[in-house]
Amino acid sequence: MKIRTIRLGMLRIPLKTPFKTALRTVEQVEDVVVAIETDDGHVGHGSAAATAAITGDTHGSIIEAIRRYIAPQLIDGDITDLNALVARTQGALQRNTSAKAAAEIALYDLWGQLHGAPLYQLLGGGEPRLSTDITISVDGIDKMVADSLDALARGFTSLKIKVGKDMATDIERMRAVHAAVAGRASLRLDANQGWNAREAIHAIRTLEDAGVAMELVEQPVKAHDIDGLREVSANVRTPVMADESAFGPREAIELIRTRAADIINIKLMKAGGISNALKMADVAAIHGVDCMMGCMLEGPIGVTAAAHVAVARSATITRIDLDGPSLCTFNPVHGTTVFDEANIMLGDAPGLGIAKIDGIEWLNS
Ligand SMILES: C[C@H](N)C(=O)N[C@H](CCC(=O)O)C(=O)O
Ligand SMILES: [Mg+2]
Repeated sequence: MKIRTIRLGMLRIPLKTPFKTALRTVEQVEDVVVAIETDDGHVGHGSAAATAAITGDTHGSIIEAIRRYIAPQLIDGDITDLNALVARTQGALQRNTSAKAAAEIALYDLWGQLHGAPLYQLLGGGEPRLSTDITISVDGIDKMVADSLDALARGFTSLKIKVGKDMATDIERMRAVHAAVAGRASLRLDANQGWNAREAIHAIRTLEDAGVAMELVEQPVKAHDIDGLREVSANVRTPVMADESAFGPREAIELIRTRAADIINIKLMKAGGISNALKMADVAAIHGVDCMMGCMLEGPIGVTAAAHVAVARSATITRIDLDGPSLCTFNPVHGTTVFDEANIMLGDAPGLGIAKIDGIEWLNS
């Protein structure tokens, strides 16, 4: 199974409601799609979200990185030697983790097709069902309460509440959501780097003292502020999870070694794809540290790949934030993966199980 052509396209999916974090507001998913075609007629699909505020990657940089640097390394490569293709992808250029992720996702899809098995089985197997939380965007307090109640009505039992805009209002946001939800869902707090360590400790302790139970607090301080993250972790009872501070295995090792975070959020777009995501989970497992499998605001292709990894490392990846498809107005990807609100079910088709994707705007090569 040799790689013959690599095509790029854009897949845009409007959201049900604007997605708002401390870092950005977005109204649609806009993924770069990569389709890797082989000499025997197989097609592997991958995708990348351009989350410039987090990874530094833009649509232009992702397209350029794949077209100019990664694709030339892969053409004529043989899928039977996945390790070599992954090494070439990772070595093609520095950083550009989203572009590398998209290419790797397509390569692993083809590898699954080569072996006639769903990817999660080739990665070690597991129960192919996951339950995801859903994001409640940072907004006015009444709107966040209404969105939380709507999420409960849709069957979600875990809410990821976005804060990090202004600490005093964030405390009120959490108090109001906690009161409205009244124990019917677990609450995860994601400040997306919006506080400093002092503010984070104050906000979290205030909420703890007020009886607002939080399953975890995600990335309270700036990505580079590892000392601040450690200070928060040491001074609150609620588990602290690193997201933007934890890109790949190197950062995961350092965060775990220095006890800067209790939990690691793994995302394919930060890690540079599946190979490093697996390493992050394995490093965490060695140290007995739990992980979340997360996603950017991205569509069903990348999220399907993340779900396969999460299933195959479910002993360590104990929390799932793969709500991208649930935030979208429709799913243009036809295949065996079912996204049904909180429930994600992987089918038994080879690779990622993608049969057809509607609405890709193919780019000229
Ligand atoms: C979509 C997912 N639930 C999420 O909240 N991811 C964010 C970053 C997403 C983005 O800005 O595209 C996170 O965990 O920080
Ligand atoms: Mg986060």
